[in-house]
This record gives sequence, structure tokens and C-alpha cells, in this order.
Amino acid sequence: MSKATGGGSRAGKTSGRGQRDLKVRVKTAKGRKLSSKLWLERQLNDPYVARARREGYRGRAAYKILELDDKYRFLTPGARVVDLGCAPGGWCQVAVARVNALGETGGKAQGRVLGVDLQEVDPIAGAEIHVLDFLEDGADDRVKDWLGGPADVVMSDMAAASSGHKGTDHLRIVALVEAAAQLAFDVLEPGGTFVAKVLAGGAEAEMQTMLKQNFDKVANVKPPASRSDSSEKFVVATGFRGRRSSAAGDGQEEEPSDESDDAPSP
Ligand SMILES: C[S@@+](CC[C@H](N)C(=O)[O-])C[C@H]1O[C@@H](n2cnc3c(N)ncnc32)[C@H](O)[C@@H]1O
Repeated sequence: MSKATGGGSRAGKTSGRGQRDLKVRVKTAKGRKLSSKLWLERQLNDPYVARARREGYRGRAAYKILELDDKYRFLTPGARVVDLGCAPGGWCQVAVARVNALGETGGKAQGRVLGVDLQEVDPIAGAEIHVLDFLEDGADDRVKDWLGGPADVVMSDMAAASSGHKGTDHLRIVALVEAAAQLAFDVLEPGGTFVAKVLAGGAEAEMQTMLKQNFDKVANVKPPASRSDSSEKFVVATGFRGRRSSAAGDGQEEEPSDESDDAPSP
């Protein structure tokens, strides 16, 4: 398998769709559930899965962050990145390649990638990875300690295992996004970027309002690599306005600011 080097370059933006024409069908073997058969069939026929294997990424999720970054350009050389829910490591691989790529002056930049996940992750050169339940008490303080300073990007692909109930799954992912956003408000440098996976549904409205109060732009995007039959999408909030309004929306604004009129009313 070749090494994942494509992340350092912003060239080659083909979605990969249509690269395989022959559909592989999986027989229902004894003991294999229909859901496993369908999952296997989907994996075998997914051009992104094949491409990830070819290009040395740990999973097809790598293409989601590649596509988002190709559009919004937040994984810049030298950037300090926090990757929440990083297992098995595709986003980290992309981040390491891009934040350590050649800078505009031609010099090699020294970025930083800190990943956390509930699960163990095989080491990735250039990334610091910790096992952590980000919803447990004090988790954000532990991340801040590991980080030891501000970050330029906080990204979250965290997703709880599916409960089979759409509403429950949605609420769980909103809780994960809110926790990730709180960390972003605490550690991002002004101008920083927050990227998070969300599921389409009603309960996210409050979170979107909170993001709009704290970032110059908030976009909701479904990158081509995100499966069309999945309700996942990504929120990309750019231009963090700084900590002054980080608690806006919960009635505990930290300090008054002349610019607070810019924020939309809750
Ligand atoms: C879709 S996967 C992430 C894929 C990853 N971005 C990549 O490119 O390899 C979602 C991850 O979120 C993690 N996760 C879910 N809840 C979490 C939590 N409370 N704390 C930390 N990680 C969590 C899961 O363990 C899982 O590995």
C-alpha cells in the first residue's frame, strides 16, 4: 500500500465516483446477517473505500476533510489542529500532511495535530493521539493541558454508535458537537476554524445560532465523499471572533464588546 501523501497537495480533487463500474455482490453466507451483507457490499462497491486503500488512508472519511479543506482552506501550513473522534486516523493523516506542507515562502512549516478518541489509534507520525471520552467530566481540560496553548482549528468527526433510533442519534451527535464547540470557544485563536459533523434535524438550531454569534461565517456542507443516503453534514465555522462572546447565548457573556452588535440576536 502506498503512503498517504495526497493530503499535502490540493491537486487531484476528483470525487472518485464512477471509478468502478462492476458491482460486487456478496452472498448471504450462513451466520452472516443481512445488515452485514449489505454493509460489506457497500464497502466493496464504494470508490472512496478503494481509493483510500490505494492512497494509504485509514478510511474513506479522509476524503471528507480533504474536500472540506480544499473548499475552506483551514489546514494551512503551521496550523495547530485538534481532531476530536479521530479513530482510525484518516483526518489526522490529512491534517499532518497539510499543516506540515511547504509554506508560501517555500519553507517547511511545523504544524501540530492533536487527536483524541474513545478508541486506541495506531500511531500516526506527526500526530499526538490520546484515548479519551470527550464527554466525560474534565475532558476539555485534559485536551487543553495536552495542547498547552491555543489552536487554529478544532475539528470533530465524533459520532456515537448508532442506536437505531434517528431522534436519539441526532440528540447524541448534537451533544458531541456542543462539547466540541465549547472547546473551540476556549482554545481557538481569533480567526480560527471549527469543523464538526452534524446530522440533519431540528435540535441543532440553537447550536447554529451560537456558532453564528462567535464566527464570521457558518456554512453547512455535504462534501461529495459523504454518502448521499446518510443524513450527516458538516458545519464549517470560519473567522472565530475571539473569546469575548464565547458564552453568548447562555446569558453569561464574558465581557461587553463594542462589536457585539454584529452578532445576530439569539
Ligand atoms: C466516524 S469516526 C471518525 C473517523 C475519523 N475522522 C477518521 O478520519 O478516521 C467517529 C469516531 O468518533 C469517536 N467518538 C464517539 N464518541 C466519542 C467520545 N465521546 N469521545 C471521543 N471520541 C468519540 C468514535 O470512537 C469514532 O472513532
